[in-house]
Amino acid sequence: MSDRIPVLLPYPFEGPFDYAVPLGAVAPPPGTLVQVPLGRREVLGIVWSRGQDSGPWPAELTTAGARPVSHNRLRPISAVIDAPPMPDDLRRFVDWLAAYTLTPPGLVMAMAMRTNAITPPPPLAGWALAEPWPETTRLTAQRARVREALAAGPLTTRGLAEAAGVGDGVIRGMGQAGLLRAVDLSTPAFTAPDPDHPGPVLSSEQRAAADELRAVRGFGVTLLEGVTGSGKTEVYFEAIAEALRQGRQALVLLPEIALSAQWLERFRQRFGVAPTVWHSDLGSRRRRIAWRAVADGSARVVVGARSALFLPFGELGLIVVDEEHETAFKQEEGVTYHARDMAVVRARLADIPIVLASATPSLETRANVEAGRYRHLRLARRHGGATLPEVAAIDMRAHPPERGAFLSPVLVDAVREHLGRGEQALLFLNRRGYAPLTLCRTCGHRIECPNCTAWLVEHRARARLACHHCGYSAPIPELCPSCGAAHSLTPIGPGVERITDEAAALFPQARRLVMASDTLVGPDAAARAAGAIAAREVDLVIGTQIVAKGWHFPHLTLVGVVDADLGLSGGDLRAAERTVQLLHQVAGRAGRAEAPGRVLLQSWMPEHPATVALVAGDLDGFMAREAAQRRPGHWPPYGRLAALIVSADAATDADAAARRLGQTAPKGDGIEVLGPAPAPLALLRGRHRRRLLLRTRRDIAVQPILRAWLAEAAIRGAARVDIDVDPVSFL
Ligand SMILES: Nc1ncnc2c1ncn2[C@@H]1O[C@H](COP(=O)(O)OP(=O)(O)OP(=O)(O)O)[C@@H](O)[C@H]1O
Ligand SMILES: [Zn+2]
Repeated sequence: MSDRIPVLLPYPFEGPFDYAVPLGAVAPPPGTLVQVPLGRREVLGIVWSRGQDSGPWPAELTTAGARPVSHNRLRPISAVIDAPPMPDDLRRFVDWLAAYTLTPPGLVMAMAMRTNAITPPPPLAGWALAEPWPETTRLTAQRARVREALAAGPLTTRGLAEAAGVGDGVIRGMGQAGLLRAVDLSTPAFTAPDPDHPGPVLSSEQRAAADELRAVRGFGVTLLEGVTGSGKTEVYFEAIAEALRQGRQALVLLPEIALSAQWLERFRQRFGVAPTVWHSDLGSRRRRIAWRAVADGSARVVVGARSALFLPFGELGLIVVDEEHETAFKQEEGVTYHARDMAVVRARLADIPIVLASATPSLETRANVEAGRYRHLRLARRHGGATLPEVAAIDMRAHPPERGAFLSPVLVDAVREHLGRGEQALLFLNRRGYAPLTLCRTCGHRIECPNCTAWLVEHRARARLACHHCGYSAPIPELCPSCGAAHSLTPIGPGVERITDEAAALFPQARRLVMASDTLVGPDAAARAAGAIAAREVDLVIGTQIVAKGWHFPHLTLVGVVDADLGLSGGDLRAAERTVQLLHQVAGRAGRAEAPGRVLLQSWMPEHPATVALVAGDLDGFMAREAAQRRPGHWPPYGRLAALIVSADAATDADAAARRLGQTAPKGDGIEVLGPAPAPLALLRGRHRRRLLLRTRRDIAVQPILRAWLAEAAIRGAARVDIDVDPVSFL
């Protein structure tokens, strides 16, 4: 009967459930939000469809549906909800992602449904920047902060006062001066970005790349590779402008939206208004407004974190993934998916172009270029005649730091020299806190997390030891917890906090700023820090990986990498690749304007190929060697990989389940199972973890194999198996 319709519910069922259309009613079309009975409850769901295009994947991977229910037991749909329907290509994307990641489709759909967006928000008074913004106006520091705070979109008076750190009077004053306009925040106040707003004039190299990007019609992936500071953003802005002229929407994915203040400002300069921002920390009101504006088409350009992939675009015409190599695009919790890869899928399902931008493209993307699947555009020069920084290694064996210190005299001299010239310097160490390990000098005890296989990290400013995996923290003990010795606990190794102390002693005159995710909490703090550096209110920046993120600081000329070896060891497949990418990105912060930049890498093993490649600026050569290492063993991207993480409260349960998976492991030509073995984090948040890896040849899909395997192993009870297709982290 045709009035039996599938409804997908936001729960971990295998597929949609069937419901009946009430007598005399018209069957709601696929995508409609409906309310249906489930057991004794009423729940919301979305009318789904069956037998959809499964892309290159076997049909059994699609959500074929739940067990059939005989027609006389079908329960009717309770109500049709008046809300924007879920577009067809988004529903197909949900199915595709669910099948690829082996996730129940309802859980993927839940990310797209956003039930909190269903009812329109009540009216609310707020402020937005005047448009057009009078560029000539000179602002007081307070007013400048207000402007910055509004760069991402309108705020209430209270929200604005908090974000900018000003009193209400400053805001009212700006309103009276015509710098701010009053808006109703309950209705989407999105002004369409103007593709023909006068933006920067592109160089001929940039222009050529932009022209090629603009010419792409229909599905097509382009890698936009450009050296750091080459103006990749300005180039893909032209592709966005083209999409806008075609009457389409555009989506830009950034790895960390909280660190994108400069990006937002540049968007505003190019298009005259701010884009619509989307990320998981948006307040519920902003989230609701943004979601509805995307659905009704008033939001034309969305910039967001990976979850923006699930927004209900009706007219999506372009996707850009900036810093495509970033591992932050991989969601590790809940539904595990790689937003870059899934963005390509979404673009294919919508038949639109997608741009992947990076100065350090991933091996995955490079392999796709080589295989002819992706186009490749290159920007070889920095914008405005700036040159690439000169990179050198400091051999720490020859130039060791003083006892108890971590900065080599060579680096110290360089910092002094650059600061002396009135330029800025950056000390980079990708480690938060004061010291990564606390050791007892009497008994050798190392203080570990009670819940994880990990050392506790000392955070001296907070006087605590903390676990960076589970969040456990405790005061720094007076006595060794193992032998009871007093004055025996010693911090081993540096974190940024310790480097900051060392720098304070060495360069007491320098105005210092620490940039780490736990010292700069939230987008406003990061934006203020970036503003302070750009305004030369800071001489020396000490930071973790957040300083590597696309910042443009024209007066920064020296980058000192405190530990270039960090990250190179360890069994991770991509350890070397990731380290080279990160350090190259950090190095790329130096010398982006007139004054030339210099990068010094402190290393105890400067002969390591990663360090050699960084010094030589030979990323291509390094990646070619990585490729040569991975190809023979069918490691990604030359083969497929899935991780199975078995976890249980009791080690014996985890072992039993892991053994069972080992016994039932699939066999066959081009199929290999590694493990079971204890996961590197054998204990995480109190759960014992074991790991197996399934590796197949590239032409063999892992999903059907995994399904059959899990069905046969039938792990139940105390142990849980989490599947991670295309794992990025090997912890
Ligand atoms: N044609 C142009 N006219 C004016 N300014 C430009 C132009 N192209 C680039 N810029 C400026 O140069 C700086 C570097 O550009 P951008 O940040 O896009 O480089 P990038 O390639 O993304 O670098 P990275 O990979 O290091 O993030 C920015 O401040 C940008 O506004
Ligand atoms: Zn822990």
